[in-house]
Amino acid sequence: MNKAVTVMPDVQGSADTRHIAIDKVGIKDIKHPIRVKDRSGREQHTIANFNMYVSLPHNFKGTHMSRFVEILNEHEYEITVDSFKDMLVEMTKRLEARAGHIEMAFTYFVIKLAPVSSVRSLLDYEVTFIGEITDDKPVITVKVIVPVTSLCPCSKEISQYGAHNQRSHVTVTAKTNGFLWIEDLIDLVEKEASCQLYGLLKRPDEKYVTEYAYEHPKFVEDMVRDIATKLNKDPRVTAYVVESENFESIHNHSAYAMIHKA
Ligand SMILES: Nc1nc2c(ncn2[C@@H]2O[C@H](COP(=O)(O)OP(=O)(O)OP(=O)(O)O)[C@@H](O)[C@H]2O)c(=O)[nH]1
Repeated sequence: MNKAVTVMPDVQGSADTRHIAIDKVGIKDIKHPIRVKDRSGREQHTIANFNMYVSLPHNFKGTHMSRFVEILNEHEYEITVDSFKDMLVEMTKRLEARAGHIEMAFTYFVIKLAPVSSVRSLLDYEVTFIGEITDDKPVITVKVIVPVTSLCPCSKEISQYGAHNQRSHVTVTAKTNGFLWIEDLIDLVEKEASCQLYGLLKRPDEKYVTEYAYEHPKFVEDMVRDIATKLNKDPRVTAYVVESENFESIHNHSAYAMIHKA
């Protein structure tokens, strides 16, 4: 039996007469599985939290929100910086928008080998890809929070033995014009820390990291300056914010420093 086709009004597509354009409208905090290509060529399956927005001209009442979800559900994306660019372009085309913005945040695991015993373990990092596109020109920013050890140069200098040290979070937000692997940023940060972290350490490894950190004291100022020096030399990085927060073991507050290069 033919059902009568009901023509539904397209409210979103109707005109708006307030003459106010909207900078960003879309969907926020939607989770979706993704496949992230890592530097070794393997794929990592993880779950990402997406915010997806487009610009809306003053004369349209609403954006077509279902299309954002369609884009996610039509691909179980293998995410690299390149395919993330494709998602940005696809979104502005499907939503018939001039500008778009996607934030994709996920937990990323790196295989680590302990420094002496070489026991293998995974370490987790919080990563966000931020994509902006205007008139088909995508710009990608990669943000990584790298947990490291910091040991205080002052505490070491003034003490007869020992030095206060703690876990720190170094956050690098790097705008890239080329192909930047997540691991490239992680390696760069970990090399500048008092010591990098590992998921698994046996006693010989623990001795190593304890002594290594003591031999590499770093203020928060040292961390951000040494990382900025490296980022300034990387042609793939066009702008960055580097932050270091030490969760001080002798205070109930953090030490913090930030360098921003626009
Ligand atoms: N713009 C807008 N859409 C909303 C809002 N609240 C709910 N919606 C969405 O409106 C969607 C339906 O509108 P469209 O996406 O245009 O759906 P459609 O017209 O059937 O699909 P298209 O033919 O692709 O336009 C639903 O997915 C709702 O989630 C809102 O505040 N603003």
